[in-house]
Amino acid sequence: MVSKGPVLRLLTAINRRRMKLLMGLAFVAYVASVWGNFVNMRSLQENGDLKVESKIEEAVAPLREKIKDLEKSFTQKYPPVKFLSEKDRKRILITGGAGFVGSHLTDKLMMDGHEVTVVDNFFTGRKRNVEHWIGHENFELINHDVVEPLYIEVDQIYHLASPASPPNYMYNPIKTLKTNTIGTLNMLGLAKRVGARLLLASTSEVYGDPEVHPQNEDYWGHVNPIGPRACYDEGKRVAETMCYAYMKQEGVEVRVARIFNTFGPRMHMNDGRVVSNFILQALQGEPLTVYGPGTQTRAFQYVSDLVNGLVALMNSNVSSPVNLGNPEEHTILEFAQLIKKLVGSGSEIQFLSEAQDDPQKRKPDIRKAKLMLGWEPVVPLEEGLNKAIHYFRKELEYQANNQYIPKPKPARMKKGRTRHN
Ligand SMILES: O=c1ccn([C@@H]2O[C@H](COP(=O)(O)OP(=O)(O)O[C@H]3OC[C@@H](O)[C@H](O)[C@H]3O)[C@@H](O)[C@H]2O)c(=O)[nH]1
Repeated sequence: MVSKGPVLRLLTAINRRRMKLLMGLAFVAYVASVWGNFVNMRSLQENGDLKVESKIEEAVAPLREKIKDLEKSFTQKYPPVKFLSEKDRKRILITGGAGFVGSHLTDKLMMDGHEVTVVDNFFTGRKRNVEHWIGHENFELINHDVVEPLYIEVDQIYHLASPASPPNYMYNPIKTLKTNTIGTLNMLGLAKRVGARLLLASTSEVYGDPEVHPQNEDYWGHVNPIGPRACYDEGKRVAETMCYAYMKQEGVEVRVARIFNTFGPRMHMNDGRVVSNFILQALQGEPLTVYGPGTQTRAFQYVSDLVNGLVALMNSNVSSPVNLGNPEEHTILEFAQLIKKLVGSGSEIQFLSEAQDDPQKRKPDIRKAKLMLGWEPVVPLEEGLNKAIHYFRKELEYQANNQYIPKPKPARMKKGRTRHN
């Protein structure tokens, strides 16, 4: 047996220590490389994760918005409505309640806390105008033509049903006459049966092409009974006559509002009245069509002013006719220029032939409404026009998305057979 000498033992001890050191270093290098790879992979993974996450976020964001909208539509389904006690809450019928003025009146009466029944045949009215109330416990929408009788229990009737724009009421003059005569008789009959108060939406057109300026309620008017506007003018005149016959003979409580030119959101794109025509033409860069030389005058009120006036009149004790309008008078040419300016449009102004029997001057005398109702318009013309311009801009976008852009309708009488009779 060979025994290890002291030198050999020393060398072995040194080698062992070196080995240990080497192994220690190798271990540290291994740990460092594993850590390095780990860190590297993590940052690669994080980068990838971030990309994937941002892609997912991109896809999900619109869905999230949709869910929010849906949640909102469930939680805030209806505009806020006041609570009215049984004693103060009225059952109110609005004929033509899905139309331009009718739908704004519906909004006001609903928000005031009343029970509102809208009756409309959707000739010029649209479900869209009142869809935000559908399903509300205080609201009812009935597809019905006032030319047929109606049997419901109500306390007040706002009788607005009738086409109001010249191209619309001239489209089917017989239907316009039936609506304003038979329709009004039916509503007065209903008012008599259930003891309701009826407000007739009459018009400044009862003054015809006036020879008195401005027009006050005592003026009897200057109407051509056989002209193209007669179906509306005379229809409304006889509707007023019917109201006072029912008042005198049957004791029905009546209110008569003579409504002057009114404009605002929810006018139909195809309405054909001057405000919607000019705004749509200006927005689309088309010529603004002025009928005649544009020297005829009108005074325009914003729809919210009219609605306040209608409600004030209904709840007053004034049974004689009351003018509701804004007395700020302009020529139609001035009006075209103002709309062009407000829209910022480069449209030309085009002069077309004059419309037959077009009233040359119109401006309401509203002293009676001020005195008896404490009412007067408060919305300045430009402010109202800007709201209407905003509305029509949105409507054009909406129609463009639906691939349909109606052209403003000219005020010409339609010949031949029509759909509504
Ligand atoms: O594109 C158009 C449209 C109309 N006009 C003119 O602008 C004036 C106003 O015409 P509108 O069609 O808006 O309304 P009108 O004043 O003739 O009738 C209105 O009167 C009061 C309401 O009861 C009714 O809403 C409606 O009958 C008229 O002189 C008409 O000839 C144009 O110059 N260009």
